[in-house]
Amino acid sequence: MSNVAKSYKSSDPVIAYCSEHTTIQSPLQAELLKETLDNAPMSMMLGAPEVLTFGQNFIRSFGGRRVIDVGTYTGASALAWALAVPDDGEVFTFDIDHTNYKKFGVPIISKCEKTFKKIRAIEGSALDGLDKLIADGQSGTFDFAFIDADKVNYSNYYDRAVTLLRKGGVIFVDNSLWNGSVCDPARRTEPSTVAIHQANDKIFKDDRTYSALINLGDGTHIAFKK
Ligand SMILES: C[S@@+](CC[C@H](N)C(=O)[O-])C[C@H]1O[C@@H](n2cnc3c(N)ncnc32)[C@H](O)[C@@H]1O
Repeated sequence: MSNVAKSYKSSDPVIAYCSEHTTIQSPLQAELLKETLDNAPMSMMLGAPEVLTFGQNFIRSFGGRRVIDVGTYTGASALAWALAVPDDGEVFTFDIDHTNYKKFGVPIISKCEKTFKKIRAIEGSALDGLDKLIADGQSGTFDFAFIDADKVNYSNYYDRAVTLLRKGGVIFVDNSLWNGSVCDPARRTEPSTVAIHQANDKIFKDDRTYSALINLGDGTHIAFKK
C-alpha cells in the first residue's frame, strides 16, 4: 500500500483519517466528484478533494481574487477556486481539450450562475495561454495558481506562475510525489517522473519563492512568491 495517494484512491487509514478531517465539499463539488468518478474517462485525473480544500483555505485566508488553474479536466479544481474567491473573483482555467469540462463540469457548475460566471475557460496549450496573459501585461496580478496539467511542462508552468503571481501569491503544484516514484532514483526513468523530480528540485532551489513539499494527495509542492 502506497503512503502517497489521493484519498479517493487510497485504503490507507491515515490518509482516510486526514481526508475526513480536511475535506469540505459543497453539494456542487460532491455532485461533480461523483459524476467524474462514475462516468468520466481517466477519472484518476480528478483533483484530490483534500488538496482542493487546502487550496480553498489559502485563497480564503488571504483574500485571493484572481486564480490560474492549469489543467481543467472536468472542472473540479476550477469549481473549488471559483467557490473560494469573492463575487468579483476570476478563475482562468486552461486545458488543451475542454470536452470533459463541457460534458461533465459545465452542466453541474452552471446550476450556480454566481459561481459559473467567475470561470474563464481557455482551450488550447496552457503554456501558450499563460504566455498570452504575460504578453497582455497581467504579470504580478494573480493571487493563486494550481498546476495540474502535463507533467513534462511542470517547470515551464511554474516559471510562468511565478511571473503572473503578485508578491505573497501562492502556487500549488499537484502530483509532486507522483505515487512516490520521484523518491526512488531507480524509478526516475519515465518522462513525467523525471519532469516532476526536476520541477521539485527547481522549486526547492528557487530564490524567487519560499516553498514546502508536503505529502497531501499525490504530493503538493507549495511555493510562496517573495
Ligand atoms: C490531471 S487533469 C486536471 C485535473 C483537474 N485540475 C482537477 O482538479 O480535476 C490534467 C488535464 O491537463 C490537460 N492537459 C494535458 N496537456 C495539456 C497542455 N499541453 N495544455 C493544457 N492542458 C493540458 C489534460 O487534457 C487534462 O484534462
